[in-house]
Amino acid sequence: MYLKGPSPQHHDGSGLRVAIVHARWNETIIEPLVAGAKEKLLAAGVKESNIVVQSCPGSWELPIAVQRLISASQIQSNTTGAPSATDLLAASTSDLTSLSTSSSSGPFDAVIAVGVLIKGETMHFEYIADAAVHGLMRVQLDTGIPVILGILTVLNEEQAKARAGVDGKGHNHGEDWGSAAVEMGVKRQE
Ligand SMILES: O=Nc1c(NC[C@H](O)[C@H](O)[C@H](O)CO)[nH]c(=O)[nH]c1=O
Repeated sequence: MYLKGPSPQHHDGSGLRVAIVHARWNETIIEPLVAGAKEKLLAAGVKESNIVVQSCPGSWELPIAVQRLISASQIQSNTTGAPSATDLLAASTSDLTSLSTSSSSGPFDAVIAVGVLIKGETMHFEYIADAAVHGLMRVQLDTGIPVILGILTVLNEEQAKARAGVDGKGHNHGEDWGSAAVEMGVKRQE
């Protein structure tokens, strides 16, 4: 039996469209987390063109960035090649450099929200963590689109590195989030 992480399941992600929305605080940790999630999406058969990555300033902005992306993606667009309505709207909430223009468009089957909150000297950490987590839960229940919780809430940089698999230590939790997105995306289509 498995301790901690979910027992693995195999799901075919070839028909899925998935977004990864990441905060830009603590990017040395964010980067491997996003890479780990994307790696698992691709390994499950999700097409590169069906993976949209965008960013927002911090974890506090994740709920609104995810909600706006989901809303925009539900506006069907037939554009191919050029940025879809989803991408153009998303660009207004993120820097263009982080935008990957997917050739496909249409609703997302799952969204992974990635952020790294590291406890500082004040209560700021607690308030952001609480608001972001509850906000993301509300977005997924309001929209019916699975939002995978990819926010690390850690007490120090060492804990963050261990959960991003940095320096060859620990396990990259981004991989678990990618697998969860595939499973929940497939189940959403059933
Ligand atoms: O404070 N620390 C952090 C943080 N603060 C910024 C906040 O999310 C928001 O972007 C600003 O308050 C502006 O609204 N955002 C993080 O993702 N991780 C942190 O560790």
